[in-house]
Amino acid sequence: MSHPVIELDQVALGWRDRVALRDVTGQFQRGSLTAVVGPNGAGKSTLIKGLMGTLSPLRGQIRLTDEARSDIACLPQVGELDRSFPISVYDLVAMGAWRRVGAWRRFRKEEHERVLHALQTVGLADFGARIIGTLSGGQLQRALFARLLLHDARVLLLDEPFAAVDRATTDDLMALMHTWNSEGRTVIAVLHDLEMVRTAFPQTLLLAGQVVAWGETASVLSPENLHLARHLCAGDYL
Ligand SMILES: Nc1ncnc2c1ncn2[C@@H]1O[C@H](COP(=O)(O)OP(=O)(O)OP(=O)(O)O)[C@@H](O)[C@H]1O
Repeated sequence: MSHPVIELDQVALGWRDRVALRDVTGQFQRGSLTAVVGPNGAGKSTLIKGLMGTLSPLRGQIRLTDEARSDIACLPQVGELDRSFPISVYDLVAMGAWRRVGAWRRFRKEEHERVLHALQTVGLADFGARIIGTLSGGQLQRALFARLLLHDARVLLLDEPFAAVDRATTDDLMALMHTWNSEGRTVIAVLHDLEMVRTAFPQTLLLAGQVVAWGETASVLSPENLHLARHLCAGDYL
């Protein structure tokens, strides 16, 4: 049975009059684990921004169920963060609790314990007082995962969660992502490592300025589809 949490109907996304992604139609099912892949400039981050609602469609419609609309969280690309902002790792992670705590209410003991637990889960138990600008790329990525743990959202969007992260950290964070999925959460992750996608992601959406293929990973990542995606992104596909 089909239980879509997000539906796209002929969606075009872009900036001003420039279309980055066009004619996207399809559904993300509740509890699914989907990789979004494609060459550089294919529109993967653009799609994530559209799903988060930070970018409005130029055309078409993105429909989220009430559950998804009120309970969605995103792990942004590390490059989009201002690492010079003088905030501690503890505070970065605690920001994940914002929805429950609100801006001005006191941070209760129970939320404090959640932050400590999240830091421990991602292997940063001793890093709470560190300023984020002093973290390595992999440590910062772990801190962002800890913030997602605090969010406790039903729909999770992750934009290149393993960029510049070593094997051990990737394995730890991948395990966390699988735990979220086994809890029935919907996980959508932008990835570049196709071997990882083949082994760990049942569903894949292959983009190249448009949808090349969307469905079971094994059939989506066929040599023909990958060739077509490269071809579309190499030319002027707009
Ligand atoms: N803020 C912006 N303003 C104008 N154009 C943008 C903006 N952000 C992205 N683009 C353009 O939209 C297109 C898609 O970019 P996007 O970042 O979604 O690609 P991507 O698939 O995530 O690529 P990568 O693998 O390199 O991260 C590109 O041509 C890019 O130059």
